[in-house]
Amino acid sequence: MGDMKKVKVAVTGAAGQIAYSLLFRIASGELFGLDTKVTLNLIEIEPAMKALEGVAMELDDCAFPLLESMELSSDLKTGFDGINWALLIGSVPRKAGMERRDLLSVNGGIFKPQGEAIARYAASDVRVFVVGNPCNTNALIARKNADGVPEDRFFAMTRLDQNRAMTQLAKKSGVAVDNVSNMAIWGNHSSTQFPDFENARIGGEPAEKVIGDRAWLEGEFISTVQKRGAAIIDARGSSSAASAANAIVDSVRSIFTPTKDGDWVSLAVCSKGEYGVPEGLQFGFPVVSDGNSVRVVEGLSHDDFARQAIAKTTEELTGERSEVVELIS
Ligand SMILES: NC(=O)C1=CN([C@@H]2O[C@H](COP(=O)(O)OP(=O)(O)OC[C@H]3O[C@@H](n4cnc5c(N)ncnc54)[C@H](O)[C@@H]3O)[C@@H](O)[C@H]2O)C=CC1
Ligand SMILES: O=C([O-])CC(=O)C(=O)O
Repeated sequence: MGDMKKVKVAVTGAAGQIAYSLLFRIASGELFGLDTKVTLNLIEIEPAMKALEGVAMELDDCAFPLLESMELSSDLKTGFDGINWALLIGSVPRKAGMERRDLLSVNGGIFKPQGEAIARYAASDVRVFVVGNPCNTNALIARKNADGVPEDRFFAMTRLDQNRAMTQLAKKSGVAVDNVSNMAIWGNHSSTQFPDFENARIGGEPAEKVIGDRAWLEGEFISTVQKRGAAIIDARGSSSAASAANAIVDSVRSIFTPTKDGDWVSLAVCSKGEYGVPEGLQFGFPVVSDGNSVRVVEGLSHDDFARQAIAKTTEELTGERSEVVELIS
């Protein structure tokens, strides 16, 4: 066991429902691999510390060989001390009838102090993955307040949308989901996102050709993916948790694992102006990883329909950014 690696991971919202599905998968080795010992820094707000102790007791009771230690805290200095990854989940989820953007004023204030604390206390290789909604703009707030941490270390989650879209295409075409590839989610993790069926592939062929029903792709497909979070809230009475945790595992692995040749994954990253998206927006793009860093896939084509859809989600993110100017300047 001499050459075991080590990783120190902070998780905020650690007593919440997503974390309850996620932490056990991290501690078992599923996220970082069976050659990596994990330290978990579990961060919660004071009123949830007792519940968090219960979660930690359950983690103890799993006797996970790879879980080296846990630190429970409501203090950001302790929570982010020396961490290599920050998984920022903690925030308030939306209720029926709300858009994710309605959470901006409630949740925006959480991410400024967290960005500052990450810059001060985290390890120099820290990467920050934001899940708490509205996740794109929360990631922007954290990034803008994390002086000295390179902007390409910040990510927001559009992977759940990618996974949802892949399953819809697989079901419609009657194939197993692993035949679907090249599924890009453009823009915001919101009801304006554009699940890009034009560049998606099924069994290596253009999805549009395989499905042969452009009206379904433009209509029901897109709206099912855009509104899936709301449909889950409606059915379950609370927002997606296990599927969100699963998408966190997929996303984080996709950042440090080289992407399969010819494919890409969806992540919201800091725009450098690719595809005309304003620089600095935290924008959902198709990306590839070399195992160390990710870059946006360039050169994909879009017809007028796609261009309009991308313009709409860009406009929404630009609007969200202007709502939080006081937190990012
Ligand atoms: N990006 C995505 O695809 C998805 C994002 N989400 C978002 O993830 C967030 C968490 O969802 P759930 O776990 O279901 O909510 P939850 O309410 O079950 O848990 C959130 C936890 O965060 C804690 N918290 C609140 N403020 C905090 C702070 N400042 N520091 C640390 N912890 C804090 C709360 O005490 C609570 O335990 C929500 O904003 C939800 O909308 C959910 C699903 C998918
Ligand atoms: O819809 C919500 O509020 C939770 C979420 O982000 C999702 O399920 O995609």
